[in-house]
Amino acid sequence: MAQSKEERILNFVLQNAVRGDPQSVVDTIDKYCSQKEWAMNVGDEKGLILDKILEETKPSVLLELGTYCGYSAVRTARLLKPSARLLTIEFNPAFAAIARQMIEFAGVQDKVKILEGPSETIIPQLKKKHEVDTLDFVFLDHWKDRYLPDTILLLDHGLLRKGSVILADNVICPGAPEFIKYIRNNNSFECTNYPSHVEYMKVKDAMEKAVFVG
Ligand SMILES: O=C(NCCCCc1cc2ccncc2s1)c1cc(-c2ccc(F)cc2)cc(O)c1O
Ligand SMILES: [Mg+2]
Repeated sequence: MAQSKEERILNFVLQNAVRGDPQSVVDTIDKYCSQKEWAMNVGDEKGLILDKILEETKPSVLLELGTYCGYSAVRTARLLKPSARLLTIEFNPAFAAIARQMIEFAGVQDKVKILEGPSETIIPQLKKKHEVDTLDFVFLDHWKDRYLPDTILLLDHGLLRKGSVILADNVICPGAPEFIKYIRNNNSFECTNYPSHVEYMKVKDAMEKAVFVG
């Protein structure tokens, strides 16, 4: 069976990165995806924005929507304190299988749990099935037209608290206009825009940070 792009990315990591070294996994994926095959990882430029916001927030309970190959899960987990936990939701089983192997190779499997399925099904289960009280940090990187409905789901299920940080990728390209319109006009959120570029490209993109102020 012909290999998928995601399998090629994983194999390149298994052959070129250092097992147990999350930074080397991140750098190796960036090297492959900037030189060989583009892929929708948050990437090195927007990754530095993610790093800075994580270091400022110091979250203990995190949710990521859109695992893909596990790049941002590994990038995030490498900065977390030992007791912190990242739940990451992926609906594509093939991507989830790649991400699982990527996360284990990087040695961050104790901090990361992949939840397979659509976000709209899993978010309502977080409290009872996944022992979440509230979320300190949410990274939105899945279907761009799900950013708004899933933010509203998080609110409706009492998963945000004063100070919860939502960070959204791709608010320019591919874009999440309904999410941006809502979140910037909602006084319960304090928003900051971080101009950047689409991963591995010169095309303009941005991340949006929205802090829930209750
Ligand atoms: O679509 C993107 N990302 C979402 C993939 C959707 C996967 C999902 C995960 C999940 C989990 C739970 N429930 C439902 C879902 S749906 C994406 C696309 C581009 C891009 C940029 C320029 C281009 F020319 C072409 C693509 C760049 C990016 O950084 C992206 O993140
Ligand atoms: Mg993205």
